[in-house]
Amino acid sequence: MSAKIIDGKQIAADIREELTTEVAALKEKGIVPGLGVVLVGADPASQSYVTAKERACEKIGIYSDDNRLPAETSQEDLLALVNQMNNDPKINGILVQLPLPKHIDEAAVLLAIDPDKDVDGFHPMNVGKMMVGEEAFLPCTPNGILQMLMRSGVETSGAHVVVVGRSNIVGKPVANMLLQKKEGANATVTLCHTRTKDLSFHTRQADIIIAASGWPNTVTADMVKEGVVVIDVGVNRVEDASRERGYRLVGDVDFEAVKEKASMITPVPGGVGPMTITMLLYNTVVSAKRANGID
Ligand SMILES: Nc1nc(=O)c2c([nH]1)NC[C@@H]1CN(c3ccc(C(=O)N[C@@H](CCC(=O)O)C(=O)O)cc3)C=[N+]21
Repeated sequence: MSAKIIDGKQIAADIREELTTEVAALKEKGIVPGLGVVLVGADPASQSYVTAKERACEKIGIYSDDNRLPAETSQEDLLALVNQMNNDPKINGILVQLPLPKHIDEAAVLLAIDPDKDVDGFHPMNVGKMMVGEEAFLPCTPNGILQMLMRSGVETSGAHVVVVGRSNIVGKPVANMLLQKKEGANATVTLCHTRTKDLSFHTRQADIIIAASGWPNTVTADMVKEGVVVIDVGVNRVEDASRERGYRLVGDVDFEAVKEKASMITPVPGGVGPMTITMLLYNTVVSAKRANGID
C-alpha cells in the first residue's frame, strides 16, 4: 500500500491563513509585525529561500526589511547592522541567513541578535531555554516538523523517533523538542549521524524517521519498517537537464521506494520547506505581540 502524502504546503497554507487574520487584527491596533532579513553573499539556494521568505511576509501583511550584502562584507559591518535592527522598534524579528561566508564567525553573529527578536531560535539563550523546556522562540524547521506531525494526527507520545543528522538547525533541536515532556512530544528519541555504526539497524526500529542528513538517498526502502512515518527535511539540488532551471529538488529519502512501505511521508518540494517559512512568520507575529504587551 502506498503512503498517505503529508501535504506540507496545505498545512502551511492553513497556518498562514490563521496568521493573516491575526496580522489584520494587529493592524487595527496600529501594530505591523516587522522582519529584518539579512543575506550575505549570493549563494543561489540562499537567495531563493530569502526571496520566498520575503514574499510570504508580504502576502500575510508582515513588513520585511530586505538587506542583501556583498560576500566581502566584514563581520564588523554585519554586527553593526544586527545592532541597528536590535534597536529598531519596527523590527520584531531578525533573520541572518545561514551559512555565512567563512571569514565571518557565525556564533558571534547569532550571539549578537537580541534574544527577544531571535525568530530563528538560534541564539544560545533560546537554545538553552528550549532544552530545559522553558518558553522560547523555537527553531522554524523543527517546530514545523512538530506541527506537521500534530496536524496529521501522528502520535508521538511513546513513539520511537529516529533522527538522522545532528546539525544545530535541525537534528539536535528536533531531537530535543520531541523528547520534551509535553503534548506533541514525549517521544523516545535516537539521534544518528555520520559516525553511527549500522544506521539501518536504528532506522528499522523507528516508528517515525526524520531525515536531515543533507544527502539524497540517505534513507532507502530496505532501511525502514512497514508503516513508518517519514519526515524528509532534505532540499538537495540534483542536475536535471529536462527541467527549465537545470535542476530538480530531492530530499534525503528515496521517496518513490520508501512511500510503498511507509504509512505517511512528506514530499520534497512541498513538505517541510513551506512549514519552515510559516513558523518563521509565526514567530515574528508572536514577537510583535510580545513587544506590544499582548498575550
Ligand atoms: N537563518 C536561517 N534560517 C533558516 O530557516 C534557514 C537558513 N538560515 N539557511 C538555510 C535553511 C534552509 N531553509 C529552507 C527554507 C525554505 C525552504 C522551502 O520553502 N523549500 C521549498 C522549495 C523551494 C525551492 O523550490 O527552491 C519546498 O521544499 O517546497 C527550504 C529550505 C531555511 N533555512
